[in-house]
Amino acid sequence: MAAALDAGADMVGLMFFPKSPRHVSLSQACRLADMARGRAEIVAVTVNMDLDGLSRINELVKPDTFQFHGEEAPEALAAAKVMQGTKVMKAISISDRSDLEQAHYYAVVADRLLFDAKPPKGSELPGGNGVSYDWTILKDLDLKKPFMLSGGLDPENVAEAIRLSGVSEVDVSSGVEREKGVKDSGLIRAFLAAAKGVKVPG
Ligand SMILES: O=C(O)c1ccccc1NCC(=O)[C@H](O)[C@H](O)COP(=O)(O)O
Repeated sequence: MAAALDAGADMVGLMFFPKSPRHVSLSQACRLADMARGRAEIVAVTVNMDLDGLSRINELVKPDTFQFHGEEAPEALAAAKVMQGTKVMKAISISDRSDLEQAHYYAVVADRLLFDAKPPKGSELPGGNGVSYDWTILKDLDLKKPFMLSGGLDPENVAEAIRLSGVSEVDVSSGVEREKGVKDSGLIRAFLAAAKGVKVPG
């Protein structure tokens, strides 16, 4: 967290999915959120979580945004937005251009979308798998809402991903880890330097 904040991350994510190697307890999340508050947008990442679970995170951790990384319907995002009073972001799994169609439904209610790579067959994780897709399919996408690119990004390829997709926001997890679930400060700094160094066309 300190490395991400010091290197100028605009958003930081806290993982609330027990099967993930990045899962944090509520007390760890509170401590990390307190470090980030006022310096970066705090994003609570959830997967098909019920309203009670969201409320508990909201009361204790006070995230700015909930990221929905499961099969949540647009109506579930709308309910969370009203009941929690936070921003909502929907992750959409992408393997090819046809997967972009659902984005238009979510864009009505979501404050932001995240186009993440579809997980490999058999993966227990809907995100954080370090796999990517054809970044060029995001070029010229017009949603009237901000959107981010993720999936298999790292300090070496992020500049190319930004150039090819034309996006101005990116998200990373395993590409800044020295081993699964263990973040590396040097890789975080390198990623942010590479991402922030690119001039986005248009
Ligand atoms: O990272 C996880 O373990 C995870 C588990 C369950 C749902 C979402 C998860 N990650 C969410 C993210 O937004 C990741 O940053 C995104 O999938 C990119 O991951 P990576 O390809 O490893 O950079």
